[in-house]
Amino acid sequence: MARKARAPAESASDARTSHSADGWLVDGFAVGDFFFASPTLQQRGWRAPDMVSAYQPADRDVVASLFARAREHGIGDPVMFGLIPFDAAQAASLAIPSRYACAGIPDYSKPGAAETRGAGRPGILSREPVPAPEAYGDMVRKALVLFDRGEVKKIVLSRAMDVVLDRLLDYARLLPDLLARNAHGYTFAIPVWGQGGDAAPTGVMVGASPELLVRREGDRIHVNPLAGSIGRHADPDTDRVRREGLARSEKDLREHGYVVSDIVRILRANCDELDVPDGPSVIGTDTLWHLSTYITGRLRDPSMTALDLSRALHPTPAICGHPTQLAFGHIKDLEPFERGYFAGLVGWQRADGDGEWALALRCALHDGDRALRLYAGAGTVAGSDPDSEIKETATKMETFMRAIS
Ligand SMILES: C=C(O[C@@H]1C=C(C(=O)O)C=C[C@H]1O)C(=O)O
Repeated sequence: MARKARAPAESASDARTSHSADGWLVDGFAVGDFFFASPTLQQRGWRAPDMVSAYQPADRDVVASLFARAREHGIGDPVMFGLIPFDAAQAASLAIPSRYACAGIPDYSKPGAAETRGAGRPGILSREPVPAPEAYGDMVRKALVLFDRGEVKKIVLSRAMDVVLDRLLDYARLLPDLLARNAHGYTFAIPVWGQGGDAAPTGVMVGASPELLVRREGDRIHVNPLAGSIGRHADPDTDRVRREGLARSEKDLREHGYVVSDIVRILRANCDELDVPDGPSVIGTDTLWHLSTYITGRLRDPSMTALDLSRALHPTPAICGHPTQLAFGHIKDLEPFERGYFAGLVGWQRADGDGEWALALRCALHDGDRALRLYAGAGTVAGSDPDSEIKETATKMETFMRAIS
């Protein structure tokens, strides 16, 4: 759907350099800058010496002290951008940039408009799956044995792909491209900090997630879990058959049900006026169909921020499993790498607690140079087929793969 850009608003004086002629807030985007776009709003922050950042678990007092430091630095109307790891006990990467701009989403309805921005696409020098697809299939088989024992019902298992490019990533081209492919999603590039707080970033989490964990607007909240997926097909008839098959699939509806019932249980403890649809609908990304449930409600405690509620929900069975703690332990045992910020939270928040936190999916960790680690996971339950899960995770990496090369 075509959208018209609103006039960009900026909190620092030099508005001329903030957006390009075609309305994207990405010109000159460098490693350490911030970008987050939802379906209607793009936001950009610039790395500058007077920004404030934190590399700690994202507890309430850490967030409060970050906003306090932003005020001391004279940052007006501060907006915090951040990454919360899959394992929320590990350090989050949080920052409030001193220079910030936001604008509507430019009109990218012309076919290929976003793809033609900037210089040529990088070539891929090497790609190395971690682990090999057959080993990932073995992980799924081990999960199936656990389901047979009956203690755990769902485990989300992921794999990675290490990619080396022949040139630097051009974010000014990549970000509009990712967004054009995922117009209903959340496109992001957020720096990863390391020990030492305000030091240089050690990398960037970049991607286009389809999944909103929490949006807070005053006391209204929106939560949109996805679970249960099938790859799309170029032939419209086959594509429709796949979509209809997903909507009826007992395995996928069961997989989705674990997610919604867990989320609703936690939302009931925190919200009134919950509106939960009777059953899931199907939404499409550029590469997949997903079962989706769009939930709204009203916060009982209006001082609960978007991140507070997100942290109460995280990790949902969409990216962990059911029951949560058992699945979490099995993921640590079965996956041969640390997820880090993959399948964690990515988003932004204002001092009043309004904000959006999406799940960090369909994304990569960029080392700031030519190396990327792409990630993808899939929910496994009794009845899952290892080969289908290998295919599903490969398809999930396609969103990012298509945008880089
Ligand atoms: C784990 C991922 O996606 C999650 C798993 C899904 C599934 O198993 O069907 C669907 C959407 C996401 O909640 C991913 O994209 O890597």
